[in-house]
Amino acid sequence: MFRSDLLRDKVIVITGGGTGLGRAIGERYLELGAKLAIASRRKDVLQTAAQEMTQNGGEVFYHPCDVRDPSQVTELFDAIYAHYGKVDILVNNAAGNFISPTERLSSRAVDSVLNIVLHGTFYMTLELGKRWIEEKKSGTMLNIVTTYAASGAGSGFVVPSAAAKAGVLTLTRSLAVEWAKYGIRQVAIAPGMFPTEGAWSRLVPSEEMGERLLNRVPLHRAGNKSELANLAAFLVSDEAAYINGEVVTIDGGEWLQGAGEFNELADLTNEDWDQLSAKMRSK
Ligand SMILES: CCCCCCC/C=C/C(=O)SCCNC(=O)CCNC(=O)[C@H](O)C(C)(C)COP(=O)(O)OP(=O)(O)OC[C@H]1O[C@@H](n2cnc3c(N)ncnc32)[C@H](O)[C@@H]1OP(=O)(O)O
Ligand SMILES: NC(=O)C1=CN([C@@H]2O[C@H](COP(=O)(O)OP(=O)(O)OC[C@H]3O[C@@H](n4cnc5c(N)ncnc54)[C@H](OP(=O)(O)O)[C@@H]3O)[C@@H](O)[C@H]2O)C=CC1
Repeated sequence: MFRSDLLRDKVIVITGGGTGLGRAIGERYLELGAKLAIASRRKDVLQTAAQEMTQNGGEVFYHPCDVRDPSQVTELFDAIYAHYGKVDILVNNAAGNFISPTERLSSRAVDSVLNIVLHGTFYMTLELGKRWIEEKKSGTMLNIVTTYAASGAGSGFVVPSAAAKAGVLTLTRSLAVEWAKYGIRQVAIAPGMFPTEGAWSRLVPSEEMGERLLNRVPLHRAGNKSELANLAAFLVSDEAAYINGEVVTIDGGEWLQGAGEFNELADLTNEDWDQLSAKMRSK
């Protein structure tokens, strides 16, 4: 699909790059010639991922970091600069989320999600942005948000995530304008359903719920990680150099399904339509 050197020698930092979608994006970047730095809280997860991801070659540097802590974020970039000497691209992928009626949340539960998603993304962005501006270096930042942020609708039962991801999207758009003069580009992806252990264990706790969610997708399937990874490769590449401040939704049409007043009529059979049509015409 892409030139095999699309990301050659680009140093790309991915938060949450040891699991799920972050790992899938990283694996694609490696195939396209990038050098990776992955960061998250669990060192053992990062170490195993780095080993497995480099089985066919390539370089993956890993460094534990809790993005909620600005001093750990500074240490992370110090370590990456010491290792690679530069960063070209940042993927803010780390997140926290779980379903719950909002009235059951404690303030610590709210903070746990807001601090990872909104504060963590902001700290990563700010630390690297300052470095790039000081170095007079251009670069690209990709933020992974959600369809309920991109649509502007938000979502019940994941309200801290909805509020935080909306903030991340606003960060993306605001800095796309403010930092364009420094050659810093901002883009975002809003994924729909992409089954991962991290997301499914916290958001889709039963098979029945999974079925129900899948039925909402007009394409009647979940996304493949490779589909998301290819989009993430294009958006950070020089081929997308004129895309700035945009969010690309990749969800099989799911959010539109909920938005169109009559879309649920897709459930009607031909026989249902025959009856309805006859009834309407008889009036
Ligand atoms: C379904 C199809 C897809 C639709 C789109 C979905 C869009 C978004 C998807 C995602 O973001 S998927 C990413 C999912 N991955 C993760 O969340 C990974 C990281 N998550 C975590 O580490 C935890 O889940 C965490 C709770 C977010 C943070 O962990 P931490 O160790 O910092 O916190 P804890 O000390 O465990 O808990 C803090 C606080 O929160 C309360 N809490 C935890 N879980 C729940 C829960 N399920 N319900 C209610 N409250 C919860 C916990 O009790 C603590 O509060 P206090 O008891 O101390 O008051
Ligand atoms: N899967 C899906 O269907 C969808 C996913 N998304 C988004 O995609 C992204 C990836 O999600 P997914 O792969 O499914 O889930 P995962 O749970 O696999 O990914 C979350 C990652 O974030 C890391 N992380 C969590 N907290 C912190 C922290 N405080 N500091 C650093 N790293 C942290 C975790 O690692 P560790 O625990 O080691 O810190 C983990 O690697 C997220 O932004 C999510 O919101 C959006 C829409 C749908």
